[in-house]
Amino acid sequence: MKTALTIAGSDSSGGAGIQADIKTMTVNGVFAMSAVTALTAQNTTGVTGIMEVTPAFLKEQLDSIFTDIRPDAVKIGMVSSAGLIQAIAEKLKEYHARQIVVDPVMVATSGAKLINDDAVSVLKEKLLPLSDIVTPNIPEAEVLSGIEIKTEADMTAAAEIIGKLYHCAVLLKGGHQLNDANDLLYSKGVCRWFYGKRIHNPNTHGTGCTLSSAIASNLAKGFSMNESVRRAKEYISGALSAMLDLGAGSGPMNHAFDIKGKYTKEKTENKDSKQ
Ligand SMILES: Nc1ncnc2c1ncn2[C@@H]1O[C@H](COP(=O)(O)OP(=O)(O)OP(=O)(O)O)[C@@H](O)[C@H]1O
Ligand SMILES: Cc1ncc(COP(=O)(O)O)c(N)n1
Repeated sequence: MKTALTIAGSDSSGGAGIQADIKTMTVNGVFAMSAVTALTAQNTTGVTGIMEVTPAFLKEQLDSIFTDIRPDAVKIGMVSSAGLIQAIAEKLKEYHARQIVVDPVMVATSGAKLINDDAVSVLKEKLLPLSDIVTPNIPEAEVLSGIEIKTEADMTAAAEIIGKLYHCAVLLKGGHQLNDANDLLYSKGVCRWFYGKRIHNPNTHGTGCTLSSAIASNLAKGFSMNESVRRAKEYISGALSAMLDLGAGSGPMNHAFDIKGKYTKEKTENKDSKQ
C-alpha cells in the first residue's frame, strides 16, 4: 500500500487540518500518517486557541515516521512559526522526502490567522524551494508573488512568478474569490486551467486542506501532477456535492461520500443532528 504523511495542525472540529487530511488520504486509498504541528481549539465558527508543539518534538515525530514507514508523498498544511518550518525543512532534506505538497495556510475560512508574520519569510526561503507543488488561494498567492490578483490574467502572472521563484508547480485556487471553482496549474513552464462546477454549498471549512491531501495521495499512488490535480478536483467536488450540513458556521464536507461499505451502510437515528 502506498503511504502519505501530513504535517499539519489538528482541527478539533474535524473538518480541516490533520483530521481532514487523514480522512482524505484514507478515502483516496493510501495509508495516512501524521506529524502534528499544533493543536487548535476550533469549530465551524472560529478558532479560540492554538497550542504549538516545540520544533524538537516535531522533529522527533518526523524521525519516528521516516526511520520506519517511508511516506510516498508528504503534505504540509498549517505551520504557524518560523522554528517549526525550519524543523520541517531540515528533516525533509535529511530524509530526502519526495512528492512534497505545500498548502501555504495563512488564514482560516473563519478568519483566524494561522501563521505568524515572521514565519512567512521562512516558508518562502526554506520550505517552498523543497516543494513539488504549492497550492495557494488568491490572498496567499498575493503574498507569495508580491502582485495584486484581480483578474484571471493576474492569476496566470502570479502562478508563473511563484513557480519560477521556487522551482515548483503552482495550483492557484480561484475558489471563493475570483471565478467559480476554476483553478490554474502552472507546471514545467505551462499553465493549464482546471474548470470546476461551482457547488452551492456554504460549508467549505477545510477545502484547501482536503484538496492538497488528495493531490498528495494521488502523487503517492504514482499519478502525474496533472492527473493528480484532476483527480483531487473530482474528489473535492464529490465531497462538496454531498451537502453535509453540520455546525453553526461554515461546516465541514463529507469526506466519506463515496464509501458504501458494510460499516457505513446502516443509517443511525440521531434526532439531534441535522443530517
Ligand atoms: N463552492 C465550490 N464549488 C466547487 N469547488 C469549490 C468550491 N469552493 C471551493 N472549491 C474548490 O475547492 C478547492 C479549495 O479551494 P479554496 O479556495 O476553498 O481553498 P482555500 O481558500 O485554501 O481553502 P480553505 O477554505 O481551506 O482555506 C479548489 O479546488 C476550489 O476550486
Ligand atoms: C488546523 C487547521 N489547518 C488548516 C485550516 C484551514 O482550513 P480552513 O480555511 O478551511 O478553515 C484550519 N482551519 N485549521
